[in-house]
Amino acid sequence: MALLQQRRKIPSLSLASTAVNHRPILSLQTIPRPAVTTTITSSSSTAPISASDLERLQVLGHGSGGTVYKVLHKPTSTPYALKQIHSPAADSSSDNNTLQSELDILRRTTGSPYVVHCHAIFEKPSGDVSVLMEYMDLGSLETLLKSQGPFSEEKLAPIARQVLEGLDYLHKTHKIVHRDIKPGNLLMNNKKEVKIADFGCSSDESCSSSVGTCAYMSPERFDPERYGGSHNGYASDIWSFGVTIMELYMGYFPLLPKGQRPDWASLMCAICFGDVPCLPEGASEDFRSFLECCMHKEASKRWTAAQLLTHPFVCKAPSEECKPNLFDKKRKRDDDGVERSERSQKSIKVEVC
Ligand SMILES: Nc1ncnc2c1ncn2[C@@H]1O[C@H](COP(=O)(O)OP(=O)(O)OP(=O)(O)O)[C@@H](O)[C@H]1O
Repeated sequence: MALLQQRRKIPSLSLASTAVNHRPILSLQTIPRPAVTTTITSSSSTAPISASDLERLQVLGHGSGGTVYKVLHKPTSTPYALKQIHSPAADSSSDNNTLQSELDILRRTTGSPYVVHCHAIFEKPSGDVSVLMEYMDLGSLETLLKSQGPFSEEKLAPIARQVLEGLDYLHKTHKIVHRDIKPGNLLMNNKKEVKIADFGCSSDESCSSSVGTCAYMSPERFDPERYGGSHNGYASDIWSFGVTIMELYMGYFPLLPKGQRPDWASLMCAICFGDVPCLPEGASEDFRSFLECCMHKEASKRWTAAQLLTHPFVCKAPSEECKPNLFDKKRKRDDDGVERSERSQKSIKVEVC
């Protein structure tokens, strides 16, 4: 097993709630010395924002890449989130490349309402980098799960739809694999908008990498030979998305018994050798079918974000615009000649309780 052999390279084993800080420490020594401010333009941001106009209000959270503050743009009284990325002295060109790749992705992905908008990037001569983002006032879905308890299907359907819209945008428009989809990286605001954040593990599709939070990694990222050969990272994002949605519904990480502390071995066994977990009684058939389409162990059998957007579970989400529901229409045949919708319905009986 390729990933078994690389066990020590896996940066983070834990669940969102106990995430371990294993992302590579970023070295910014090769960043150009002059102060640079990149203002990311969009229809919503007109005037450039100066770092000196920002007042720090409070810490929103700490991640492995840095600390996020709530800040106030004094001239407009607009709150923003400012992520300050650590810049330790130790030099590493690969870590610097990781940071530059994250910044590049932030600059490119401003065209979707389902990805947290980056307004500006401030790069100081010292090497410190700050990223000014839109402020998502309800915080992450991880925080909301802790404070409000599990989400109902009715609440999850529009959440799932928005995350899929974001993934579809990243995958199709930019060929970007997020690699760290989990409740802590999905942010919500008081308009019930949900957006994908944190591109610290992301890369283009062709880059093979074992970064990300281990608990949400797909079987083929642990064991490519057994679960899909040279897998594409898009399908891995879909697996992580499925685990995330299931966790938000069940209230705990669904691949381990409730309360079990995750360690690398138990996670690896559960993800690679365990059955795909069952939803409890009371879950609708649409929801079961939806999660089953996300959580095929075999990467090639997982639906894409675009296909999942046509699934009745998200299409029936109230007051949401929906793409044409292709679920009942004749679908493209897969390699094995079984239509996805047929196979999905069949395997509900076999694989899902
Ligand atoms: N745009 C934002 N608006 C509001 N809160 C935010 C925003 N961005 C991040 N946060 C908060 O700050 C916390 C830290 O975010 P950050 O992206 O640095 O790390 P993380 O995703 O939680 O962890 P890791 O980087 O280890 O995956 C988040 O969990 C979230 O609660």
